Amino acid sequence: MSPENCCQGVSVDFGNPVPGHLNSSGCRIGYAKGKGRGVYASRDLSAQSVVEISPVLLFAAKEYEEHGKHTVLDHYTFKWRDGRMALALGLGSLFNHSSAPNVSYTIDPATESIRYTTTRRIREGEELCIFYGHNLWFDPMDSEPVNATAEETDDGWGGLSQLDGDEEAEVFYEELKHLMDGNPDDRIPDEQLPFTRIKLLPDDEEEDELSAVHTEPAWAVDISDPKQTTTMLKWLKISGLETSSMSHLKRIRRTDDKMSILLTFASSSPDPPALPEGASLSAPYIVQAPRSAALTPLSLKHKSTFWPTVYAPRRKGEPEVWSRGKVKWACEAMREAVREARKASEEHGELPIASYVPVPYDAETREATQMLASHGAHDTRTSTSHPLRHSVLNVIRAVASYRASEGDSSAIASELAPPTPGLVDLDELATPSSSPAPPETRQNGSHYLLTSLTLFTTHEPCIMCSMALLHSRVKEIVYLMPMEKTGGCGSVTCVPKLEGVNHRYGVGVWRKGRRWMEETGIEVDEALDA
Ligand SMILES: C[S@@+](CC[C@H](N)C(=O)[O-])C[C@H]1O[C@@H](n2cnc3c(N)ncnc32)[C@H](O)[C@@H]1O
Repeated sequence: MSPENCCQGVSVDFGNPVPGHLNSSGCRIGYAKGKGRGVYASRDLSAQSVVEISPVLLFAAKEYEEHGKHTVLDHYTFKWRDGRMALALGLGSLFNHSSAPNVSYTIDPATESIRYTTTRRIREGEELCIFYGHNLWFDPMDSEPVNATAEETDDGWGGLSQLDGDEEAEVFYEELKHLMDGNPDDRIPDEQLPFTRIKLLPDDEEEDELSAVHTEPAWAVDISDPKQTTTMLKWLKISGLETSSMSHLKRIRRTDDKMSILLTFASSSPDPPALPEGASLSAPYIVQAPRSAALTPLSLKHKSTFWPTVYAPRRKGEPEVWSRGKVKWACEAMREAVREARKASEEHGELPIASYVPVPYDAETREATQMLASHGAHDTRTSTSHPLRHSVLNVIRAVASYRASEGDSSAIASELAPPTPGLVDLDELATPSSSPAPPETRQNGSHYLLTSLTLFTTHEPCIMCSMALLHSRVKEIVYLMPMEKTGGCGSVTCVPKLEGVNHRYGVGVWRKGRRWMEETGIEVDEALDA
């Protein structure tokens, strides 16, 4: 009898009776050959579906040691966080083990329960398995593949709906072929790029508004004797008051009746700065100084009414022109990120989120960065039980280690090692996709940042990762899927656009990202921090 045969009260598989189950989230109990009972999908389930919340029964460690351990319970119990032993009620105890699980679980001590969530799309009839760990007390058997039914083989769509995720990813890649085929030096207009760019700086018109001038308090001092100006400027250079954040401001302000010198921003020196001994100067006072250079002549006029400002007509962050060759490079990099995300979920039971930093497209950047190997990393929160192992942080760490190392691959591996040995496969955490460069071409420890590099990622980074990207000094990122409830690069907020940040990185959003994501089965719960 096939596993599909299931009546209302009792289902019978391979001759063994198993109880029916009223679980409305798409699970049924079935008989898993060689494993006893197991949990099966009673319909197609999408990735990130919560399929079961099981309350647990807790046993004191002593009680378990003396009694439970010597009974059949020993096949079902596991260690709770506080040292007690737990038995999952409901379906929880019936999930069998797989080394490539399709369900992950989280323990909720507050409600003494366990929540089971699918890590990828699951077809009707497929067994739902969790990962028990590396020390098994039985000889594990792998899940049997789901057989295609007659209807599945002819879907009326030329088989398109039956493509597995890899093939579907290829279909989307193929759709981009028209952009990639041709002279690699052709210039591709912005509106034809496979992604749209988020505007980080205000429009020229906005910049021209007086009300758009952002200022912050700064210390200034009046100079009564113009002869003191040169001495004061020399002193300022060695005083430690000058910072790079003042580079868009002139030091001296001349008005009809006096001359003043800008000392420093009040954020760097909350108290009035000490002045050189013997100088006959008045006490420092606060002025409002513009936060950025003037981009237009009108804005120069507005900003200079506060404090003389530098005119920088070439807009910082002005989008660069992309060639056809570079577009192909981006499509390939995004395809790698998608592949890594699918691998994460299908082979490792992790969330299907991944990031990829390719070798730079142009020769000058490759030369300058000595970044000669691409790096990919997926989310490893599940296997490490570590809340910060997001794919973006993992890949930043991988690239930083690569660039900081002196060609010693073991240094990279040890930097990436999780706190508890054995929890993460290092090869999976960060996989250089091309063979390591010879030692003489590897970086020398000074370039551990992601300066000048582009990072491709499947999901919009959360606010924490968006901030980490800022610290990493990455040049730009491109993501497939906006995360409307959690994203820090355009959805909830846009970290590189915030006032006062000391680095801005470009942000691109893939035009057909959502479709690509859904078809390849790497969508995640919209409330998740990616
Ligand atoms: C928590 S129970 C799972 C439900 C169990 N199959 C049942 O019928 O009650 C754990 C037991 O299931 C069996 N089991 C789980 N995963 C297995 C696998 N991959 N291969 C073989 N046996 C498995 C082992 O006997 C193990 O002790």
